[in-house]
Amino acid sequence: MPRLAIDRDFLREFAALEKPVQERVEEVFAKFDHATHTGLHLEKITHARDQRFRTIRIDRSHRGVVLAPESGDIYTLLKVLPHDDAYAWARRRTASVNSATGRIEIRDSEAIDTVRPHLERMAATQQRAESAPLFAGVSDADMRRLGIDPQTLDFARVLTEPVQLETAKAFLPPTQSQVLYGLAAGMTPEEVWEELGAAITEDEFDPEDLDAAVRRSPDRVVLVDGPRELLAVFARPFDLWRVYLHPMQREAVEARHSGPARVTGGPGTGKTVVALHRARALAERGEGPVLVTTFTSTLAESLAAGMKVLAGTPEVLETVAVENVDRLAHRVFREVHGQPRLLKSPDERKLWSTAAERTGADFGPAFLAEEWRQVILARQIDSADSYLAAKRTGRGRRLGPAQKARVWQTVCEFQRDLRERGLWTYEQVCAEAARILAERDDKPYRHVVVDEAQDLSADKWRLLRAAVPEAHDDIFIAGDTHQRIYANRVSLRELGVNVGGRSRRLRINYRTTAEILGWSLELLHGESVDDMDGGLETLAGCRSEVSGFPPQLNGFGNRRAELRALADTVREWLAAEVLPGEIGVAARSNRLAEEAADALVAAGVPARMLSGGRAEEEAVSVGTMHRMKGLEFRCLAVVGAEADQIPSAKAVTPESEDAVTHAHDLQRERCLLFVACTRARELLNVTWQGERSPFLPPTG
Ligand SMILES: Nc1ncnc2c1ncn2[C@@H]1O[C@H](COP(=O)(O)OP(=O)(O)OP(=O)(O)O)[C@@H](O)[C@H]1O
Repeated sequence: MPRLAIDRDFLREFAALEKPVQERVEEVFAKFDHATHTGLHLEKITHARDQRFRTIRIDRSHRGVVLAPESGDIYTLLKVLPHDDAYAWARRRTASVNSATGRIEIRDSEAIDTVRPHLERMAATQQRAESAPLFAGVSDADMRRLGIDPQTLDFARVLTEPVQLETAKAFLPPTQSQVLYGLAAGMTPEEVWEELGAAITEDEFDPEDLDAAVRRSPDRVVLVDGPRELLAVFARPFDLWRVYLHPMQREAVEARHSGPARVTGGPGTGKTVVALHRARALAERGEGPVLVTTFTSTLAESLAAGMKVLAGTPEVLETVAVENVDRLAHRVFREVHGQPRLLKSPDERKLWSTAAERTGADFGPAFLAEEWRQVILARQIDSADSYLAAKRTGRGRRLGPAQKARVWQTVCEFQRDLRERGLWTYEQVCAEAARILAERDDKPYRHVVVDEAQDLSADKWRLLRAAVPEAHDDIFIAGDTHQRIYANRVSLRELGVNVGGRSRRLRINYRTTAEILGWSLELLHGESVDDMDGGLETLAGCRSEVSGFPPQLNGFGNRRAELRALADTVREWLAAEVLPGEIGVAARSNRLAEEAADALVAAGVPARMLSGGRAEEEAVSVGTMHRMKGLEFRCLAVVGAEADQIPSAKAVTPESEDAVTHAHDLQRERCLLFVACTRARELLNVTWQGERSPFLPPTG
């Protein structure tokens, strides 16, 4: 029985086809299985470089290009183009099997052969000027081991500059092009091999067997099982993440682990995508309910929307619950104690101040609140003695025994005040919920999948730990500590979440352009960031293979001028047919975000605050940098990137008070800017009034 496979690149182009052509494509290929049986006409192409390419009639003016194997029964739809273009496209190309991965590759052989002599001449001239070939340091044997075949090798040998590789990406076989990229970016052959790792199979494969190669290529080709699945794929042609996963991503999705596991990686590397696929895969195993959770409610909503798109069957959707950790905590708490009365932030400051007055403690409310959260609650300290003995890792200001005793007294006063008034903080609700679940033998979930894990506090981890039994594949974590934007630093191991040896790092950014990513990475240059597991995290090798425009940086004399320019920029984007919902505006403070939203509305641009609920298609989303976490926009403007907003003085402990916390706070502010800037997919615009933030790299 013939089967149809759809090439990833085609799906992206499908979205751009005119509606009637799209409909014809659906009709033609919906009949594909029985039509091929009864002689669906696949026409051979004269003068083709590769005889395995065929065309198929779509309508009077369009033809589809299909790769038809000599043996086997999988037909891969590669292109739909106007008649002559379809033939021209197919004649130039060849299909092959990558010798390292066994996966299918398509290349524009004619372009490679045409361009190569030009580059060769250029290289000869440059060699006279004594500049080395780009891959002078990589042996032929290493190239071959990495799957570079003779045609690509000949081509690579005449390259002298990385930019030539950029141009060649359009015609080289994609995996080989990625390998060359990695090598040109300074990765060693071993590092590139490691990156290919997940794609390398132990099996012997036949370089002529395209059918098997297609089956081995889930990152590039999706096999559809009939008209229903075909229509489902065509219905969401932009959501490539639903059907094609990078081998590293797929490995993370499918792996079986004896305990907790995690996936890390820089911004936009598909951690959320992996988390969602993983949740589906776990649900399909049928071992019990799956909880997908994260820090903010905004992100939980976007995860829920993603899950709906991905789920496939109602059973999966029913098995997977999506809610942010605070909501889970409140739900569990409510079931036992009813609705908690929550302490509001301004009241908390007052309570700390009065408690400190009563005990004569010479500490500010901010310090006391942090000491309570980061040390006492985080370590579940419940007596003066254990507080005296406790390590205060991450808290810079040293406290002598007398000072500690005073802090402890103040904390007891504060907690008594809370009890007397029947008030709870979020942390206490969470801790109580964790206690309730820890005592239950019947856990509400079998698996928990956590996204944006870097920001969860110790009490939230305890709650999640208590929500699932300790078993294989109990907890799956996705996160990037370079994107930590709250003060929670935890050691997973100490919290009973041991991921030792079960961690994978993703490196390819699918969201943003190389220009925006490269510039954003500079924001964190030289920062050393922990990995929540006793080591250091790295963003080495994080890269994007899409190029575009560099970020635009502009300073203004005052806010009015800056916001006027913002409105102009957003209008330009809209005029270029970017939809309002594809545009984001980020600011450090809520106040500035509101000002920006007002300025846009006043200029006739539909805009709404992200804090007001879910993003909408017909309005530009404006929000604080904190709200931007986990989201993405085609075009993003960061406003107020000036010295007195970023870092925000309010969020940074004075160095004189506590040097370590000061350094942590500064790093968090940097990370916040990094998170905001890496939300941009195509265009990033950063503006400020007066003096620019010291964190901004020099050029745009
Ligand atoms: N295999 C893939 N194919 C196509 N697109 C992908 C793939 N994986 C991820 N993407 C796309 O890349 C973008 C970033 O993915 P995702 O949000 O999962 O990354 P992330 O690592 O969680 O990002 P961040 O940490 O910055 O929030 C999304 O638009 C997603 O659809």
